[in-house]
Amino acid sequence: MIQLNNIEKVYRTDTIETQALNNISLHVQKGEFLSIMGPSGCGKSTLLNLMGLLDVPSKGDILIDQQVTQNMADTKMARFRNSRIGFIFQSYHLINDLQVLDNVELPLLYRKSTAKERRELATEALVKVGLGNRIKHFPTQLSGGQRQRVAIARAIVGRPQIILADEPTGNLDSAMGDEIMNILLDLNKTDGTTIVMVTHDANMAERTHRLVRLFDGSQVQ
Ligand SMILES: Nc1ncnc2c1ncn2[C@@H]1O[C@H](COP(=O)(O)OP(=O)(O)OP(=O)(O)O)[C@@H](O)[C@H]1O
Repeated sequence: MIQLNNIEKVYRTDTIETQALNNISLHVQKGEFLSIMGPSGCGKSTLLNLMGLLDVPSKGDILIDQQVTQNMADTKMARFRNSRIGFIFQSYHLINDLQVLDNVELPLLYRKSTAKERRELATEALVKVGLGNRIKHFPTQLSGGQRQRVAIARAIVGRPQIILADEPTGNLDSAMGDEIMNILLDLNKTDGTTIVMVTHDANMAERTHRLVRLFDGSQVQ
């Protein structure tokens, strides 16, 4: 589903070069739930951003669903990303001025769907994460765990085959973190969604199929 071949990522500024990833080769199978762990600055978010086509590698190939991605034009890449990949971030990245339902509808605005279809799909996604009774709330009126559930609804509303989650439980207490983890496990098991999750929490990683450890930009396990 996601194939990385000999990936390197170097960030360059005027004065400094940072080798963020060094010769990473990794194959995430369809339906797999993979976690990525490692100390701060080891390249976890960089790796996730590359898998999500939010950034490009300095060297190496990335194939998603067997399609080579590096030479795709920007608009094709954006469409490809929007149709296949959902993102979840540690700090939710919701728009506070929009009601919950409107936040969840956002990814559908780039697709050919009617307002009614968008509303139905967003409501369905919110019901799935247990927030069918909060659709008219604003994000600031919700708890952290509820906000993350809205973010999950937004990630799944377009029915992506892949979910990339960057420390999705990092801002939550353990009970709320468990709730979020249960939703992700259920999506993986019931819908077969392929999930890659960055986490600092060994207990969360233990509940996934496989763990990849990074250290200083290299894979150590
Ligand atoms: N846009 C950027 N420009 C320059 N250097 C960057 C950039 N983004 C990340 N880096 C550097 O690349 C390395 C890897 O960063 P990355 O954010 O991938 O680490 P991480 O493992 O996700 O860290 P954390 O657990 O603290 O979030 C770090 O040394 C970081 O300083």
